Amino acid sequence: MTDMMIQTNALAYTYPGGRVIRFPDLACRAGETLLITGPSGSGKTTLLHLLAGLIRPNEGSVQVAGTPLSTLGTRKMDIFRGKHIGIIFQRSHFIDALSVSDNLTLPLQLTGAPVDRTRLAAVAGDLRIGHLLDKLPARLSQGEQQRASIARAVLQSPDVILADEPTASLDDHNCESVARLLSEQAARHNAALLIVTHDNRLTSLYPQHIQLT
Ligand SMILES: Nc1ncnc2c1ncn2[C@@H]1O[C@H](COP(=O)(O)OP(=O)(O)OP(=O)(O)O)[C@@H](O)[C@H]1O
Repeated sequence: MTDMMIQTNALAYTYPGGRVIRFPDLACRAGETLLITGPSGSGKTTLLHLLAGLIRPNEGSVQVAGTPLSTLGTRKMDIFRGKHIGIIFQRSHFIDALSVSDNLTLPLQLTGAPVDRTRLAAVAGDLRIGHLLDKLPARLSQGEQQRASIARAVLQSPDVILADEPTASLDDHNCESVARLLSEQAARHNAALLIVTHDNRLTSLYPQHIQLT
């Protein structure tokens, strides 16, 4: 039994008509945070999508909680992602017409997993959005939306939390608070936390760091 939650081996990806993007190997254990930085266009978002199994590599492999993602077909990948991987996208992608609560539980409902209302309330309380669950997402401040994105990502107690530029649009105070909330949530769920960022404020907070070129 290993506590290695995610690792990659010789990953490469090519967009149609594009150059081959090669990624350094990475590994992250339960309870650890790994920062992935690199200049614009270096492939940070692409790497995050590979780690989440949203796109498939042309070469190399990704293993999450002991499972090589290449062994999962599309439907199984969706179910696996719902159970094991929490994603905080750069933009929240909330559905405007649904309440915050329905937005948070939508990923569970799509994969047929039961919704645990007690857990939803606990996670929302943790992230200080408990009083906002019945509101529409557009009524939330940016900081509140960011916390709601984190709540959505951790609702299933994932093994791996992937965050794409979670602090880019936040002021210093909110940046630190979101970083703290992410770390707290990762620790609480004993998850590996991977943050893709070009936010220099984060590099001083997290010692483990991989740079794309
Ligand atoms: N859908 C796509 N089709 C073709 N090329 C793409 C596509 N998405 C990204 N690319 C190219 O792949 C490379 C990596 O893009 P990616 O978005 O992963 O970089 P990034 O490091 O996240 O950049 P940024 O910091 O600007 O968000 C870039 O050269 C980009 O132009």
